Amino acid sequence: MNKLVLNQLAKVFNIGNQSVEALQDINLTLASNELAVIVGPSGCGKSTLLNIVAGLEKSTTGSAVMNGQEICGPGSDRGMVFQSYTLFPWLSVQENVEFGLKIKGVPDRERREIAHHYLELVGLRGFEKTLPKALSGGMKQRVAIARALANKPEMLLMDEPFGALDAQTRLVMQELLLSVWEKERTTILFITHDIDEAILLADNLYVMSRRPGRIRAKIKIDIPRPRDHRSTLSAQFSTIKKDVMEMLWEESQAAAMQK
Ligand SMILES: Nc1ncnc2c1ncn2[C@@H]1O[C@H](COP(=O)(O)OP(=O)(O)OP(=O)(O)O)[C@@H](O)[C@H]1O
Repeated sequence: MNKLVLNQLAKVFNIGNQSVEALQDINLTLASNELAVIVGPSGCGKSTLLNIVAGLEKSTTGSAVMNGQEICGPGSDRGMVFQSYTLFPWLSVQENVEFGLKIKGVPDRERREIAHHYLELVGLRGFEKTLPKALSGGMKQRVAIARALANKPEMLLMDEPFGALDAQTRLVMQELLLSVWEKERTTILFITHDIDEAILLADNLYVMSRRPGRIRAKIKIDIPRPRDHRSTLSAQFSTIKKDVMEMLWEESQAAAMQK
């Protein structure tokens, strides 16, 4: 069953008498439980695309349909995780995870149980009372993932969530996300600049062109699951990586000429 269908989506930003064509002819279908990853050169419209799915931006033409319904604003059926740490600094880890549930009116005890479940899932049991300032970047993103999942979203939208982390922590977080996704099977739309990360995670990998961003290629990644860091060492992985690198190199070169 299709969870998300983007049909002939285009976006033009108008600023004064200037217009920026950010997206053009975007067609993309995400099946239920799919983990789809988008890579593309800087400024090609990746965040714009994700924001349209989140309901934070409106497309200029075309449609974004989730579960058969046109997306016309933000909703708790979509959880977001961004690159920048978005935890409430004055709330403890547990309170951060419970935040959305409290707003929805979920009773205390049920909230606690849900928070415990997701903190366990992301390996943060024992840190319930800790404030965000005492956490490392990786731990903050674990909380952000637990908080997004606690609201039981039908789709998780992730915009460079590991972009601010060092290489080792990033790898740990990629494996964590894979194991969380294997258990929860939430549909995920994930944006990254990192080709290894994209191939390691994706069921389907979308390579975007330079701006106006179009889908240049859709690559089905059939590297066997469960995957972990060792999956990046296979010949199959290297072949896909070479193709994606070529495409991104071409697009980034052309994008640099545009500026
Ligand atoms: N609110 C806005 N108003 C005007 N222009 C915008 C707005 N948001 C994005 N743009 C422009 O749209 C284009 C696509 O931006 P976007 O942030 O979606 O790209 P991106 O692929 O996510 O970039 P990066 O990889 O560098 O984060 C850029 O030229 C950007 O300047």
